[in-house]
Amino acid sequence: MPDDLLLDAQGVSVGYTPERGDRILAVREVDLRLHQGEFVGLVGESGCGKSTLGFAVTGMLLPPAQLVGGSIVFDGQDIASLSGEQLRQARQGGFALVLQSGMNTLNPVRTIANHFRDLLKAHGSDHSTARERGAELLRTVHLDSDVLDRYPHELSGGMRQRVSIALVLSLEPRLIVFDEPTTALDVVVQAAVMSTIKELQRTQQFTAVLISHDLGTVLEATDRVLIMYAGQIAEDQPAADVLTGPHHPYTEALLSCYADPRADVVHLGGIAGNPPDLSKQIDGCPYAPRCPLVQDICRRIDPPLAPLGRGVAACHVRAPASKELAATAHEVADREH
Ligand SMILES: Nc1ncnc2c1ncn2[C@@H]1O[C@H](COP(=O)(O)OP(=O)(O)OP(=O)(O)O)[C@@H](O)[C@H]1O
Repeated sequence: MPDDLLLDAQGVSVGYTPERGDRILAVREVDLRLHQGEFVGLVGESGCGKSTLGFAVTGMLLPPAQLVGGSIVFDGQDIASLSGEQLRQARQGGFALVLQSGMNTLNPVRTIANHFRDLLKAHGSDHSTARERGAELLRTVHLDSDVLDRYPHELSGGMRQRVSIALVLSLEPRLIVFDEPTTALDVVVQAAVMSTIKELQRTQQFTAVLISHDLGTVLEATDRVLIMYAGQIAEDQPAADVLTGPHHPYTEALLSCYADPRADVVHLGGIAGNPPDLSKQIDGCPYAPRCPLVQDICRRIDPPLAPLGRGVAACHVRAPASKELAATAHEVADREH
């Protein structure tokens, strides 16, 4: 692994096998490489597999989810091969964690000080100084240390989310996946919590992934944005480029769903149709049935990610390399029949 490569996930596929019904292939052969200190956004419509991918690359998948393909190497260690206990140990002081909405994850009958103690104890860390450590971490998320003696219900939503972030930081992870960390908060509190997350990432230099439906928030906070569609990465570009020149038609459609509140006239787009059923086989580009640029080839062959702009995109129409590759594959298929 090159020095600054922290996570190297290749060909990751994750399935959910329900007791009844077909298996849902929620993540489909995704490659994800994260470098030290990078802040990456993961955006896409509800159900496209963002959270599942976040859980997979942090070794936190729980049944009925199952890693059905690919490899996940974190700092040189293959995490798919670790047992539950080994994963728990690896998580302390270096591994990765998913932080979801803290609103519901705190225990209502434990004080915040006890949350710090319980977490450090559960991960085999020295918990005798949990109170001091908790106070210090609360300060980094801009909370007063008197919060330690309060119960979750005595705190506002924004304060609870700040406590959750401080708890995650107590394990000193090198990768944090923030899964919709501000969704349940009002917009003013959302902005304040996001600003704290950005500040912490910048000052502490951990690697971060921000999962969100909200492309605007992601573009503002992150360095690189991955656009996910139907369990795959449709586009991967520097955040600065997504706004000025998206390449994938799906990214363009997502951008059209956001309005600039300062604009004189606001035209809000939408995306007609629905994403494909992930329990079925998908032939061709998964976005083809909704794509305004669709061509014959798109319905036949799933486009690979190909260089486009300063990143990559999976589009036969926009990425000439991908188009050539797909055309060649198509000719070969024709000759064989
Ligand atoms: N426990 C589960 N059992 C069966 N299917 C599941 C389960 N969890 C998720 N799925 C399915 O996996 C797919 C991906 O879900 P996932 O939650 O990863 O998407 P997401 O992009 O994070 O969505 P959202 O933004 O709504 O959280 C969806 O089709 C979902 O219905």
